[in-house]
Amino acid sequence: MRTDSLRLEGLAIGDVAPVRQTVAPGEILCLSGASGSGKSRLLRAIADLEPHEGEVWLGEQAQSATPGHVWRRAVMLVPAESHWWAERVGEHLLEPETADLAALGFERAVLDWSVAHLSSGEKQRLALLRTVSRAPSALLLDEPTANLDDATARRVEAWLTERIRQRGWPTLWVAHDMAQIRRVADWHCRLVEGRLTEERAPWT
Ligand SMILES: Nc1ncnc2c1ncn2[C@@H]1O[C@H](COP(=O)(O)OP(=O)(O)OP(=O)(O)O)[C@@H](O)[C@H]1O
Repeated sequence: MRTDSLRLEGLAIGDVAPVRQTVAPGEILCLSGASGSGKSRLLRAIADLEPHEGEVWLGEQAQSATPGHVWRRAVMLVPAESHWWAERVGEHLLEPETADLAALGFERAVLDWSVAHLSSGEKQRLALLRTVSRAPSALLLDEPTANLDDATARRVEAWLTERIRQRGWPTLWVAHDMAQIRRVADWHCRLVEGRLTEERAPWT
């Protein structure tokens, strides 16, 4: 179980004004906002994939004092479009647990499947599994259920939230569906004209 919080200290990128927020271990902050409002760029800044102002802390570890590849092994981004580099699914996953595969609707045979033949929904579920199998310290999820039908989305959502709570990962989760946000979020920030407005349960 992790005990590090993820802290954004004056983080600013593009049109997004400086953000100051702390996500506690095992907590889910959902982020919503209109298309083009800057949600993905904010996640990319937290993952240190784009130049930005301000600082991000994982516990006592500062992003600016950490090499990018080391930071991204701890603060893992699952982008909307996942990137795959080897031919077979199994080459990307570190000893995935059968229970995790089953929860996402796969049998172990999926490890031999060719990445080139995966559907977008299969890719998305396997990208989530790939990240979880690499034991991150914090999670950044960019619309993790966007390519999934409702029933599969609910299943993936339940699996993800259980793992996040269990392992104590502070999590930022970009979502559009208010019903999903109500189910998974401890709190919710809406990005409107470059500023974050904060809402907490009970949801309005
Ligand atoms: N590297 C970049 N440099 C400058 N502008 C960028 C860069 N990447 C994206 N943008 C612009 O920044 C704005 C925010 O993009 P971003 O991808 O963060 O939006 P978003 O809120 O995630 O949208 P969506 O919900 O459609 O995915 C957009 O206008 C986009 O064109």
